[in-house]
Amino acid sequence: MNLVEVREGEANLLVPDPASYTKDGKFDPSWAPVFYNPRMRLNRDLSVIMVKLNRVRRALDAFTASGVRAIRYSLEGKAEEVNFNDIDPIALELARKNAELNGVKGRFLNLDARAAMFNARYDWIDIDPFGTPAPFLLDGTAAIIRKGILAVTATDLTALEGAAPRACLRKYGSVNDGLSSSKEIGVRVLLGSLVRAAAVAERYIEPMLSFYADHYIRVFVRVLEGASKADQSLRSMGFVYECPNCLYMSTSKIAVSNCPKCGGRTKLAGPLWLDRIEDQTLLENVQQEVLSGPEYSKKALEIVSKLRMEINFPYWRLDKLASMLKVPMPSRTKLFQCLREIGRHVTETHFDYRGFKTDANYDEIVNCVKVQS
Ligand SMILES: C[S@@+](CC[C@H](N)C(=O)[O-])C[C@H]1O[C@@H](n2cnc3c(N)ncnc32)[C@H](O)[C@@H]1O
Repeated sequence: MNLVEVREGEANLLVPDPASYTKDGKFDPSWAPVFYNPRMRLNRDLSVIMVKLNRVRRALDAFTASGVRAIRYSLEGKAEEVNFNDIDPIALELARKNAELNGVKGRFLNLDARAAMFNARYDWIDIDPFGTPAPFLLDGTAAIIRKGILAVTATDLTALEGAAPRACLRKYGSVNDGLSSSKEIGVRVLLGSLVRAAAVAERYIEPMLSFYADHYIRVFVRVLEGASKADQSLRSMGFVYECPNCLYMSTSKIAVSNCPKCGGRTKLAGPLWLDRIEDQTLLENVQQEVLSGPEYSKKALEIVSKLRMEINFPYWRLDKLASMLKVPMPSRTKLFQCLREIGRHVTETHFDYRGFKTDANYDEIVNCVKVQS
């Protein structure tokens, strides 16, 4: 394997040389013998911060590839013990080499992630596979110790956002007709799937930090025990529905198939998680950490700052509302001013630059879009 040295955070890493695995002038990290994608740095930066803030004792990097996460969890996150696992022995060999290069000691496992999860009692399990994490959620929620943290990446956005509704139903057990707020729906479908996976083992989850970036979703959840709390968490599941004619959108406990505004047939997504997707107190600490860290990615600060403002409701799409009303799209500033003048709370959302979140009702939103256009 042709390797080059790169630096990420405090880690020096040997990774496949992109120049050697380029096809027709293009490079995709999955074409190299071992996967390393520098664009996932933001994901890793926020994960390192979570490890540090939550004083992780025994971490499992269940899909380690180059070993970058476990190494950073040890060096920067100060995890007491790190475990590297990959089903591919070539990847594991490189992870071992990288750990040595950085003076990081750990255990090296060459197992299917599901077996690795039950191999010891971990308080942090990182699930960062190619594509969907769905096959690993049942074991992840069952294997982790009480109050442990599961960190899950999903890149199968066509399923989670509803562009591939059959895959969404198959993998996550949710119908998903592809709503305007599809990116947040994706996060809520994934969290909903974790809620149900945990409930099987009489466990429940508390979402800590959830975000959408580039081409993936990342969620961090604490897993706790208790059958009645698991039942209670299932009561936070429900649906989001949206009318394709008038764009009326709301949440409900049961599937609503006719629009309460215009009677049109709705688009649906659910069952999914309707409750909060962030822990605001934790977010404040994450923001402090991003600000104090010498070289965390700029995007991390941007996302965390937006998350701190966002309220708990799927976002509206300004461009779609203007096009449905057949009016020019008003500036965001004017729209926000209009909603604030009537006493409503309104914020940007990290999910989509065309989106906004508000506690205003549909009529108030439509009126402000019309008046300000
Ligand atoms: C997306 S890469 C992981 C990237 C890495 N976490 C990072 O941040 O750079 C997925 C890795 O999972 C490994 N893998 C795939 N299926 C697996 C399984 N069932 N159990 C364990 N490892 C698996 C692959 O060999 C690959 O190295």
